[in-house]
Amino acid sequence: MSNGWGYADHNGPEKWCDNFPIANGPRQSPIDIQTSGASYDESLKALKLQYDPSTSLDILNNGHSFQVTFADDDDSSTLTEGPISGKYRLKQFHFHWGASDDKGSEHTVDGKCYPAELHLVHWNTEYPSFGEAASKPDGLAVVGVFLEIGADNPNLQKLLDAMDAIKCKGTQTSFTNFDPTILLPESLDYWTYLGSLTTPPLHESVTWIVCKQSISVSSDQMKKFRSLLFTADDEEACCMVNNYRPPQPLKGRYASARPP
Ligand SMILES: NS(=O)(=O)c1ccc(C(=O)NCCc2c[nH]cn2)cc1
Ligand SMILES: [Zn+2]
Repeated sequence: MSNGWGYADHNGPEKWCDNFPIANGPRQSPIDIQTSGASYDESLKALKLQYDPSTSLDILNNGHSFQVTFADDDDSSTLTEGPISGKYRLKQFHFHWGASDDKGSEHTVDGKCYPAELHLVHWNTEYPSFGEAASKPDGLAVVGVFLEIGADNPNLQKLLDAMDAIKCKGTQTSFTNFDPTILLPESLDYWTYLGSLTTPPLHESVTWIVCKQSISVSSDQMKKFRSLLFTADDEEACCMVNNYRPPQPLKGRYASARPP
């Protein structure tokens, strides 16, 4: 059943518009963040991320990435302040990465790619559920964090150790007591712009919050990401790599940032 979307030539980003015409919409993500074009916005506040590790539930290979899912039936893990108004609840986080260290991020900064990018996905509690919020213009807020090749990052180790249990599409395992705060960079300075989901259904419902500072990952740790499979255990194995959408047309948009 390869008629679903993916990242191969026959079902990848260049083909998504066939089933999801919004792919050519006015506020698609990711984008290339042109730092010289970014504007300072006095009204932007510092990000406030408050996560409760007891809300982490499990880790899943969904055939596109791996994601850690959180209990979102109360306000235990939230994003407030920053560029958003109101309160958004953490639903899940996941990553995008390349087949080699020279690519893999979705957003780029002045044309620079990173080997991977973390996305922490939050939904606006103005709406009754994630599913409801996912298609509203102010429904979601995703915090993006770039991973840069450097020293081994011990804060990734629990994720890497769980990967052996979720090698194939559709596998999942318990992943409790994990605090995603340890994945955040020291500085929460950010760029923000209005965009979309970077995978189908590509809803234009995301306030993007991209951290200026990256976190480290070693080349060896990246090899572990690449040991995951896009495919189920009864299919011909295909390594989970290059699960990123390239930057999309700005169509008059620009990122903004808090004044220094
Ligand atoms: N890469 S990303 O932009 O952070 C991103 C984040 C979340 C999703 C997602 O949740 N897709 C399912 C959408 C849906 C609609 N109704 C119920 N689920 C996709 C991409
Ligand atoms: Zn993502």
